[in-house]
Amino acid sequence: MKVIGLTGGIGMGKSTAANTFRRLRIPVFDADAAVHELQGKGGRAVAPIAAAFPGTVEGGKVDREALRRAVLGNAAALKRLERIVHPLVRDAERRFLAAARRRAEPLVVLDIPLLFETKGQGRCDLVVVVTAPAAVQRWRVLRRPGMTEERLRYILARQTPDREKRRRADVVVPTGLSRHAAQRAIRKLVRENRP
Ligand SMILES: CC(C)(COP(=O)(O)OP(=O)(O)OC[C@H]1O[C@@H](n2cnc3c(N)ncnc32)[C@H](O)[C@@H]1O)[C@@H](O)C(=O)NCCC(=O)NCCS
Ligand SMILES: Nc1ncnc2c1ncn2[C@@H]1O[C@H](COP(=O)(O)OP(=O)(O)OP(=O)(O)O)[C@@H](O)[C@H]1O
Repeated sequence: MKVIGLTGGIGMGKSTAANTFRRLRIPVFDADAAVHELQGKGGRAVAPIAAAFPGTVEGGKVDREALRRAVLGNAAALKRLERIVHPLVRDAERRFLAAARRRAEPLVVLDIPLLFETKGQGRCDLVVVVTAPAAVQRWRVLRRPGMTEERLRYILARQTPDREKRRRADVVVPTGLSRHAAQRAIRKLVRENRP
């Protein structure tokens, strides 16, 4: 089974690329969705987060807005949160890979925003980085409700820079040109890697 790692900075087009893979019937592990599940009702991260960040759990699930406020601008707090969440995401990823192997899937995708930051590239046979010019990225992200210049700056400062990601990629998929160009690049990739 071949494992493709899919990553890219905020707003670069990971989710859109992941959907293109899904349409080609490639199973995709979505690390962000895993975090949401872990922090949702009955999720395994709820109790440890309640203990580490008092006041951020409400009605049995994490209030992400409150948690964001608790870690925003506080590097030590963010580290503490990552030490709770990342091992649990890793666990969910392992289960996803095991299930895919049992089904004898030839190709799977791990959609992980922090792939390089968490040294996940070693678990992938091929790393795909989605990218767009910085101005396009800014425009896409600042359109989102609740996003501010300050939040964006803070997030970007915590992510491996785009040019470094591109340098470390096996395949770079540009998403700033057109949807069609990005989809074509992904279809080609699947053709070349699915037996
Ligand atoms: C801090 C939290 C509660 C904020 O939630 P919120 O819904 O407001 O934002 P969201 O998760 O959509 O993140 C917004 C952007 O910040 C980026 N981001 C989130 N966490 C991190 C991080 N630890 N380091 C760098 N960038 C991050 C995301 O990739 C995304 O582009 C949430 O991001 C969280 O629980 N983060 C810790 C877990 C983590 O590392 N997640 C990253 C993906 S595995
Ligand atoms: N190839 C493309 N061509 C044009 N627009 C695109 C393309 N890919 C993504 N977009 C647009 O860019 C925006 C961000 O895309 P997407 O949500 O896929 O990014 P993301 O990397 O998953 O973001 P985040 O890091 O915040 O989770 C969306 O509005 C999407 O419609």
